[in-house]
Amino acid sequence: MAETVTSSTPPLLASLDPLLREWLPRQRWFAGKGSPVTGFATVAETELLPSDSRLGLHHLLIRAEQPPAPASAGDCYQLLIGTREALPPRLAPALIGHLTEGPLAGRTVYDALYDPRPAELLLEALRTRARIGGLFFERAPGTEIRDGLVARLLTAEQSNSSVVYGDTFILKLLRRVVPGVNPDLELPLALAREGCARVPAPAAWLRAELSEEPGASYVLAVLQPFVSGATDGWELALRELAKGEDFAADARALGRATAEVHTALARALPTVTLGHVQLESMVAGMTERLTAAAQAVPALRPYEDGLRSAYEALAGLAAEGRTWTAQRVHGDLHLGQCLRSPSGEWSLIDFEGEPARPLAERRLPQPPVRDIAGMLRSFDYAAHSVTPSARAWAQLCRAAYCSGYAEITGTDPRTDPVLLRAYETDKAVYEVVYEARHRPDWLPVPLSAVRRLATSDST
Ligand SMILES: Nc1ncnc2c1ncn2[C@@H]1O[C@H](COP(=O)(O)OP(=O)(O)O)[C@@H](O)[C@H]1O
Ligand SMILES: O=P(O)(O)O[C@H]1O[C@H](CO)[C@@H](O[C@H]2O[C@H](CO)[C@@H](O)[C@H](O)[C@H]2O)[C@H](O)[C@H]1O
Repeated sequence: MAETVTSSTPPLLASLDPLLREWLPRQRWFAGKGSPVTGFATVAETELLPSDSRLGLHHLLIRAEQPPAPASAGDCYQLLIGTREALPPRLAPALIGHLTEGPLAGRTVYDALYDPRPAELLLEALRTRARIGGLFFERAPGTEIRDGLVARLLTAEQSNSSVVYGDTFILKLLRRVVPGVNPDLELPLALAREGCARVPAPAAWLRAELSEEPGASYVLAVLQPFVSGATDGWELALRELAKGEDFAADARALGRATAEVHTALARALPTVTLGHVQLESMVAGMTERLTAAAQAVPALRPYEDGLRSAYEALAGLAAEGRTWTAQRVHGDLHLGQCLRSPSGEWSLIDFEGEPARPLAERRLPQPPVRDIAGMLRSFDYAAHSVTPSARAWAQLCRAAYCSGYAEITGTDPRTDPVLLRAYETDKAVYEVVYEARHRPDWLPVPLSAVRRLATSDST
């Protein structure tokens, strides 16, 4: 691939339209579940390998039309589309369909991230700092990327898609993209500048600048060092639960790791004091989310008043003059976002925040307890997914995690129970909606927490 080339814009999307309408809603990372896709609008179409070659490759940014929203207001998705005469059997899971019309009639279309060759082209473009049309492949100063690394797609359930190269790098290709500064790149870069080793430092990234949207920049993918041989906290916790063993030592280490990341973020980026006015708007946000969630998930309705009392208690403290410090946080911290290396070191990943929330909201400074609440909810999830009676296990983790956090920051989150309950409630409400939408079988897990939180027994 040349360093700088001008893209042609072949009208691939027109012939793909009927195939994508059927394929896109079936993808785990598709955010618009529950409403049909009736069409698409092209945001950008970039040819990476010519369509008439053995392997054609197109990068697409498309908006999905989901009535009543028109395509122009739809979510924007990133696709890497391959075309071939026929798919080899190993690529069968990547099949999108067969083109029957247009200049490419007869060719097979597939999700090219499954295919090592196109995935390796992306790495090569990052390595050589290529620019192709509006796509900018950028590499961090001083970072070396060896050529010839072999690509494999991760098949785990994800909100995005990730490709591992050798055992050296992992590229996360964001699926639903929005213009603006993406915290999944912004925060790890800021942490790397602070010398915080708890987060793999971005090695390279892909950005798009579109002539149709002057000034707007989309972060499309981020390359990081791969923590080889790592196990995520969720898997480890389930393993310990299955063996009937506690997870306290790891939970304590995780508390320390979280505190180190928070401390570095507070040094790297602005912090603010939240007083009465800011708290009021924060509590209003929590209340609105609760109202919307109860509207969407009827099982939440009996607990609505009880949950609202958690927010009212927080507003009450603010009215008495209490203030809190807010800073940039992870925003969606749970056990699955924590990786333990074979040497026992914890890393935190995935700083995107809750994907469904608007970008501007995800980048607001927040009390660090927001992340702590996320992890506490995660211990509860792990315990509940093995047996609803494993609460003692979750409580041990909870205590150990908070103590570990206090060892680094000097402040134990449990000393601010009203704030903690409000954030745990907000998280549990988010989880109720998330599970209702994505994994209805899991709904009882956050609902059991909702029952406790509604009666102020947050432990
Ligand atoms: N630096 C890394 N080293 C090793 N594995 C990683 C790394 N980053 C991510 N992973 C693996 O990829 C998975 C998905 O990454 P994540 O950033 O959480 O993506 P998503 O936003 O799609 O959920 C993680 O659960 C983890 O297993
Ligand atoms: O990792 P993502 O950014 O995709 O986060 C989303 O999916 C998570 C599930 O995969 C979801 O997390 C919830 O389930 C976890 C167990 O699978 C549990 O550990 C978490 O505590 C619970 O919130 C997350 O909320 C969602 O944003």
